[in-house]
Amino acid sequence: CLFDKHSFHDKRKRRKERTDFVKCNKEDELSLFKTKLDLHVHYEFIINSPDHEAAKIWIGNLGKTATHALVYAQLYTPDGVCHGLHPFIVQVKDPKTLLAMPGVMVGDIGKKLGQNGLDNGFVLFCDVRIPRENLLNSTGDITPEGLYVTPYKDPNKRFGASLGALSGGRVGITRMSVINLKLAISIAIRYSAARKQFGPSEEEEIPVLEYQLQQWRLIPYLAAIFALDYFSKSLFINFLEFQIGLMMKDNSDRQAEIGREIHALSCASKPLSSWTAQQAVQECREACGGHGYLTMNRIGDIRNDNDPNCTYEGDNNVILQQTSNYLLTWIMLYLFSGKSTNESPLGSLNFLGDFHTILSKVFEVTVEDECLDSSVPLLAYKWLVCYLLQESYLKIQQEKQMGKSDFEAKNNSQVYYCHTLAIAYIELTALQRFHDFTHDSSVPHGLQTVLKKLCALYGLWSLSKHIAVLYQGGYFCGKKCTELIQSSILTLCSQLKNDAVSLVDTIAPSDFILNSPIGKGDGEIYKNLWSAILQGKGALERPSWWMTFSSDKPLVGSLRGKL
Ligand SMILES: CCCCCCCCCCCCCCCC(=O)SCCNC(=O)CCNC(=O)[C@H](O)C(C)(C)COP(=O)(O)OP(=O)(O)OC[C@H]1O[C@@H](n2cnc3c(N)ncnc32)[C@H](O)[C@@H]1OP(=O)(O)O
Ligand SMILES: Cc1cc2nc3c(=O)[nH]c(=O)nc-3n(C[C@H](O)[C@H](O)[C@H](O)COP(=O)(O)OP(=O)(O)OC[C@H]3O[C@@H](n4cnc5c(N)ncnc54)[C@H](O)[C@@H]3O)c2cc1C
Repeated sequence: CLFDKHSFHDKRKRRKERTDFVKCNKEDELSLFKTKLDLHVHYEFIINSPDHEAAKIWIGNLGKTATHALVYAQLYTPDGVCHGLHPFIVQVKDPKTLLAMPGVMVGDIGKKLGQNGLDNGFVLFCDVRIPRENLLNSTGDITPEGLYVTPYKDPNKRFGASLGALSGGRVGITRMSVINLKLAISIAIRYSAARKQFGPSEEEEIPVLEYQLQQWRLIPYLAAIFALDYFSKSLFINFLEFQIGLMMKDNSDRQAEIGREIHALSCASKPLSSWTAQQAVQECREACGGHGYLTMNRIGDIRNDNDPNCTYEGDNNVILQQTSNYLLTWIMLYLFSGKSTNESPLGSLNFLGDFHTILSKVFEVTVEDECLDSSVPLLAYKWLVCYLLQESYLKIQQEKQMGKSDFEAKNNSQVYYCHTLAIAYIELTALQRFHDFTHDSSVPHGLQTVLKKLCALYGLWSLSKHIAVLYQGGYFCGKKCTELIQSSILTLCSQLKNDAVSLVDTIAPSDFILNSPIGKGDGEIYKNLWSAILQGKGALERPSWWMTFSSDKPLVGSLRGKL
């Protein structure tokens, strides 16, 4: 599918010259897709890209395989009015020959850091005609008489609905990243349980997973797998509910609200999940020592394949701003305008009804035993989100009072404010859902103990990255608070250590799919590695250049210039 990002630019230009995207795109990829779709008297659209800077690149499958593209482009009617971004189906290649259609210049952009099983392409159009019916018309249409019609009164709402398709991708990527997390952690924990290094005595060596440091580096990511796996599945179900509403043509306010909440959640769940996987994969690479760097053990591939999850379907840092915008709208609508708070359809904002009460709370835990339950980080997260929401709002107001435009005020309030707010909100939502699940009586008792520990560890470990803000806002006071969080994390890591391999066995794919000698389920790391090394192509052969290297070596000085 192909997105016309220039349409975002045009929209931004129309809306008070917000030009950050224009700058970025001009500097980087050939992404200014200045395509225009004019309505012709024969009820066709004509599609054009004025110059090479207008080429749209990166489109998945387009380079070699795809014959049709979904093009998001500006829709112009014959009266010269631009109706904004709309999706059109455009044939780009002949399905029988795979040659480009007349007027279409299409090709492959070349090798990438990963995901090379997919041919990302570029495309330019020159007077390409497409029938009127190729406009996907759920948010706006052209009548046979050439008039533009849309069920949306507010063009912004139509734009938002048109972008709604991106939420599905972001929900999908949230799950794809969890899968990468599972792959990497399965390899690293199985390896760490089998790899022995050093020991308490000369005679005895112990598995590296016995070391507190190795546990602290890996087991929180194991906990993150269970939390994010549950959360991403629940988000997918929310998304399905939303899609069913769309298919049933549900025009209710609730349906629109679900769309907005899913947009806010998915714009932060993709960053949370892809960044967690990115950091975990690197930690796993190092946790496997030198063998983690051997291509056959797969961690490098997982790292490269996960990496674009942070970028496509919207760069993580950019789309997090959509989430904080959503939260800031809430604070303006319901808190400072004095309207009574309402509940959000998916429940992620419900706690904000107690905004003021939550903000008046402080950390009250005094002993470690109390701290080993996920309700402790959950309470702290609620406070954290309320605090960051209040501070982000005040920061933006302060910027405006200093004479900054809306555009500048928002940009200058990202670091330490809106950006952290969006991350804290999604961590809270993921934790809340996993907490509710692990504390539900329907979960078998035998599983509940270990699941509750995983949930508490995920919550405390995630929260530990926000300790500075907890002190800054007065939720924490004195060194005891941090000591309790830290010692609880270590206790939970140590308690979960003996279950780690069994937990991995429940989430790892088959050995054939994992395809990593040091990550195989039998734990025979050296046997498997040895066998894979010996089967390596040419492992025991001498090199083709052996003669030059050993016997036909040039004599010292023989290569000196003769002149
Ligand atoms: C589960 C299914 C399985 C599928 C399984 C898939 C697997 C997954 C495979 C992955 C494979 C990857 C393949 C890579 C494929 C590409 O990468 S495709 C290219 C994707 N491109 C992007 O994501 C571009 C990212 N950029 C953007 O989305 C826009 O620039 C931004 C970030 C929304 C900002 O635009 P802007 O002009 O500043 O718009 P803004 O004023 O913020 O928004 C306008 C209004 O629309 C609303 N809005 C914007 N987006 C939305 C939305 N999505 N929903 C609702 N409302 C929205 C805003 O909230 C705002 O509303 P109001 O506040 O005005 O009420
Ligand atoms: C493997 C892969 C597959 C892809 N497939 C497709 C596809 O099928 N279809 C398609 O249309 N596109 C596709 N893309 C493109 C992808 O959607 C874009 O790369 C992505 O949306 C980011 O946009 P950009 O590259 O223009 O980055 P830019 O927007 O140029 O970002 C560059 C940097 O600037 C920062 N930045 C930008 N704006 C702001 C801001 N307002 N505030 C703060 N910082 C900012 C970003 O954080 C980022 O670090 C693909 C990309 C990849 C890597």
